Amino acid sequence: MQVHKGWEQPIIEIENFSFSYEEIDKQPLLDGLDVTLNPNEVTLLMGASGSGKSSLALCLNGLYPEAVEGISSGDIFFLGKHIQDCERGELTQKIGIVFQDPESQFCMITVEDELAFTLENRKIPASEIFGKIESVLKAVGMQRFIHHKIHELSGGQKQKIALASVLLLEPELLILDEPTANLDPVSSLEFIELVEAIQEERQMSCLIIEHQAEDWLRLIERVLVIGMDGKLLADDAPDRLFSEQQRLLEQEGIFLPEEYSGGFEGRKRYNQTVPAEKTVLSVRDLSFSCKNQNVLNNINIDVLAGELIAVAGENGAGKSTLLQLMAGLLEPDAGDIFLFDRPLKKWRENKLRKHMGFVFQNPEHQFITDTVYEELTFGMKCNGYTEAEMENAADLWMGQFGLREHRDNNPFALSGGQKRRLSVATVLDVSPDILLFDEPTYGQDAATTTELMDYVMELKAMGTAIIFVTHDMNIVDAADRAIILKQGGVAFSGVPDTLWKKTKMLYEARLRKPARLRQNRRESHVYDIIH
Ligand SMILES: Nc1ncnc2c1ncn2[C@@H]1O[C@H](COP(=O)(O)OP(=O)(O)OP(=O)(O)O)[C@@H](O)[C@H]1O
Ligand SMILES: Nc1ncnc2c1ncn2[C@@H]1O[C@H](COP(=O)(O)OP(=O)(O)OP(=O)(O)O)[C@@H](O)[C@H]1O
Repeated sequence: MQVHKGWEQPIIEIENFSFSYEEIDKQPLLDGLDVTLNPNEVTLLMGASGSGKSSLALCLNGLYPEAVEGISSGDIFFLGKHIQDCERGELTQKIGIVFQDPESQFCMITVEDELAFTLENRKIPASEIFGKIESVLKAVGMQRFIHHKIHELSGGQKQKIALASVLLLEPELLILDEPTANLDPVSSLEFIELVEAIQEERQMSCLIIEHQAEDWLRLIERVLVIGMDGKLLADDAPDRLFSEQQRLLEQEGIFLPEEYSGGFEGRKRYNQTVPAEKTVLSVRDLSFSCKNQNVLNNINIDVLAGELIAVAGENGAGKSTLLQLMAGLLEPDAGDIFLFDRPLKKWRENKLRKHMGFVFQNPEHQFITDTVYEELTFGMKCNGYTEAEMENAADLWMGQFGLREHRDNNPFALSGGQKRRLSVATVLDVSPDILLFDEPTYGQDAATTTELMDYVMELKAMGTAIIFVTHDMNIVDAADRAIILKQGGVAFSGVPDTLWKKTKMLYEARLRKPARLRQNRRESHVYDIIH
């Protein structure tokens, strides 16, 4: 049932709307949707990875089907006006989207220029521009980055700038597509508090696309669920949906918020094997700086065979940089990294890649071919697989990670979660000795997170050392060892159970406890973490 607020003009009316990327006669991606979004209402949009959530967002602000070879039928109205009759600029300003991949929405080089560009497009007088930029950067906690180059920011920092830029549009409808995926746990809560405050102040509508709903619960008034068949499966108040429709959500592979699911105790089951006493990778006295900024200082880590290490820490702490140094993609300023007692720089590139797999934070940085199949088999080809072996192995991966029907699609045209799964699958084939993953589980639904973790744990049981950079404290909880970076140094290295007892240190590193240990299950304010 639909939940309506009063009799005001709806912001959005979607009537019998269908959308497909291809004309061929198969099930449309979005199939006969009827939905109304009301003024000043916060709605959560859920659905399995690939169900069409981001595509719907892009249809709402008129970018699709025009910008792709898509076809649609039915109608969408914005404040009573058919979106086909709206000026493009009008829709993109009034319906502001923070994209899943923030990099895709920047046009300028520096933070200040990017934000000024948004304001100039809105014809804001030059005398007001600086003041508005300063205040929005303050709101997202990024004032000191005003003169920074965007491509030099960390993933989470980029996400905050993308939000700042969209807020400057002062939209009627704010769409946030997995906005906290790259944020550290405290920044994520702060971001949600910020959205709540802005929503209350400006009384705008928000449509939030998220796989994990728990921290948003106090804001959201309504949840929409799109099924894998493209139909609207539910449109209900959160409490009723999460208590009464659990089977439906589980069947669709959707995460239940922890207070409805009975907690994440089950995550502990992921990790049941003990690492071997054999060092695979050693980091010795490692330091690295970039453009006069000291990014990492004097890091020492030994990684054992079959060990799962989770590296966590605040946005910009140096996690991705550390991983890239470990993979030999960056050169340290000081110190050494050894793979099996041999310095990384002495390894030949092709040999090194056989022993080590690396998955980037942004999967798009990794894709080098034009189809999912070629991407999966690229490494196999280099390793001399026959065509039949490649077919078999690729089919197995595509089946395991829900990519079979995308075999011949371009990797860049996959959904966010599918891209991530493809980038992970490409390094799993050769069973290397060490796997380095930069946030492997972000953007995944419940079903694919479990599959991915189960697979990683199988590799671990066979002796592969695994290092995850992650903001997901439930994943840190499943690791043998947690390494916490703070301002470029190791603030903690030890078993997660010891880490969870260090409340002050956790907060200073902008982390929080995993769901199973939160006293207040609905701990969703930064205040709750400190107290
Ligand atoms: N530009 C495109 N061209 C062709 N197919 C596309 C394109 N963009 C997305 N798709 C396909 O449409 C489907 C839905 O993608 P979409 O990004 O809307 O899903 P989603 O629900 O947001 O997923 P996720 O939770 O993984 O981000 C996917 O199967 C994807 O492969
Ligand atoms: N190419 C670059 N040039 C200059 N500074 C950079 C560059 N790449 C990263 N940095 C800076 O180095 C610091 C560490 O960045 P890194 O990406 O390693 O952080 P992170 O811990 O992975 O962050 P996040 O959780 O946001 O992904 C950040 O302050 C970032 O601004």
